[in-house]
Amino acid sequence: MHFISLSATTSIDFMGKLTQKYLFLSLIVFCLLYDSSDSSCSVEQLKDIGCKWVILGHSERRHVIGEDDQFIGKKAAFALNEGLGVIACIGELLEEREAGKTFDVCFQQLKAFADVVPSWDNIVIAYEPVWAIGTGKVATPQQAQEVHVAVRDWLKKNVSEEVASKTRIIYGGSVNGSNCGELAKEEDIDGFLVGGASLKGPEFATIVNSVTTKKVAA
Ligand SMILES: O=C(CO)COP(=O)(O)O
Repeated sequence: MHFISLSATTSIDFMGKLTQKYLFLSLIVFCLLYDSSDSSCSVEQLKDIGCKWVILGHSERRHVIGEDDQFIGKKAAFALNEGLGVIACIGELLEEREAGKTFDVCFQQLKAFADVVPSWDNIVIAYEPVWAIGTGKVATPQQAQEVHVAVRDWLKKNVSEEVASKTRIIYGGSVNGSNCGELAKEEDIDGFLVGGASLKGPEFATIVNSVTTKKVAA
């Protein structure tokens, strides 16, 4: 049985690297809740309700449910082969950051996807430092940008230059209406994966506009 877990998260991302002029904004709202519970449903059920994207490797699946890199990679390959897009989450725990292991952890999680996915066309990478998710403690723009650049560089060296430039890398973890503007200014932050703030209409609109404004200004 293959299960893809759903999240209540909302994702905003856009293409900027490929066509600087063309603005693409997508809003993905997943209908089922209980991200950290074991409520899962099959790919067939997801497609049946019109779902186009799944979030895989979210920290709650990794650290609460106990899914490992290889299992998450297999789910990603399965979802892609079934025609779903994948938001591939990576990110370090606080103790891993403090031990200077942020890049190692992210690259290892990334490799588990890269080893098995048939193509990168329908993958968005979400960098979500675990210590920033739902804590109100957002990564600084510099901290996030540093990891996003490293991820792009990893893709360049280990997958291809084309995939590195085309793949959208979005940031998640306590993004809100006040911090989105500075984060969105960073060159390699292509959008956001938003949890709590997506439930607040006007604030969510501010986050959407922060990415839109960035590219319009560019
Ligand atoms: O987990 C998240 C998105 O998947 C982020 O949640 P918050 O925006 O509430 O920190």
